Amino acid sequence: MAQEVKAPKISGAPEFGKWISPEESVGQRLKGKKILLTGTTKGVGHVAQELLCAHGAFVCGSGRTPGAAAAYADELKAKGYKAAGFDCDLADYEAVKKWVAQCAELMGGIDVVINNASHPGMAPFEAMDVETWNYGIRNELDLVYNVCNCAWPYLKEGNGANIIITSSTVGLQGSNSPQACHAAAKGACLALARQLAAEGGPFGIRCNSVTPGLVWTEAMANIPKEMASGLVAAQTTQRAIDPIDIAYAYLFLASDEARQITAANIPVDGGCSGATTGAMQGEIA
Ligand SMILES: NC(=O)C1=CN([C@@H]2O[C@H](COP(=O)(O)OP(=O)(O)OC[C@H]3O[C@@H](n4cnc5c(N)ncnc54)[C@H](O)[C@@H]3O)[C@@H](O)[C@H]2O)C=CC1
Ligand SMILES: C[C@H](CCC(=O)O)[C@H]1CC[C@H]2[C@@H]3[C@H](O)C[C@@H]4CC(=O)CC[C@]4(C)[C@H]3C[C@H](O)[C@]12C
Repeated sequence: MAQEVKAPKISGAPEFGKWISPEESVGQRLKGKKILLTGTTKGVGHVAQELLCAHGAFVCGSGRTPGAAAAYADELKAKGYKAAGFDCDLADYEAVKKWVAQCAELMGGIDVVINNASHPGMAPFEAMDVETWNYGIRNELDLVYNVCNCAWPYLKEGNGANIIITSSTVGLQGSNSPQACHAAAKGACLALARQLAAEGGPFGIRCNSVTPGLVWTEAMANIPKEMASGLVAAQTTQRAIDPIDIAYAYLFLASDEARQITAANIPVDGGCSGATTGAMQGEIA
């Protein structure tokens, strides 16, 4: 429950309102929040749905594998959480419109939208055909537009409304592995997040992005072992990133704790986009 501000009153300062005491916030950081979370059938979205539910939110998920998102939501409901899951191809605007309306009706509105789902079109640039390019843009960028655009009218009515868009370190900097379409789509996601923050401000809608580095999900099976160990070595933390590490960033940004954070990006990449390791490590004599 919200309590009065305990900080000393500064003469002339505005009324800052309520805060939640640390004791009361345990397991309740998203109490009463109605959240749309895309891509809950595996990877980051899977663990994120449980984490957000455990902190008091009602979380509606989605997936492409028939029945998978609903089956997982049933597991969460059996634990006493408020959850639902639906099949929806997020690259299809009309399908998204129905999914968003269905979730809004079930939850009684939408406060938070977390764009987690995506699937890249990968090829070296020289071999990048139009089909692969279009697939990547549809499933990494268009789906974010679809979900945000359909949810916008509900967010305008939301409580502490905000959007999170999942990008990637490759949206910030070029990579020596071939992924031009993935980079272009994830870079556009960052620009879109800042723009939605600007346009959403007057309606009380925040928007932020998250840039994960290499996260230990099933996608790992698609990259060579040496590349994976090289990427971990490039992190100042020198430790593999767990899907829950990305989910914790979603938890914070979605909560009212982040109420003054908008148009921001949180890298969850073990430091690889901000600091140099590898050959630069060691002491200067
Ligand atoms: N795994 C990694 O190393 C990294 C992941 N990311 C980003 O983090 C987010 C989560 O990644 P992962 O958990 O690894 O992904 P994942 O591949 O394990 O899971 C993706 C989820 O998105 C859903 N999905 C994809 N396209 C869809 C569509 N058109 N319609 C409906 N659902 C669709 C899938 O069904 C699945 O539930 C993604 O945005 C990804 O680009 C960013 C950097 C690194
Ligand atoms: C290989 C994965 C795609 C699997 C699939 O086609 O189903 C990639 C999905 C996410 C990629 C990683 C992410 O974008 C962050 C880094 C960006 C880079 O600069 C290169 C390394 C990444 C860890 C990148 C590696 C792979 O391309 C993915 C795991």
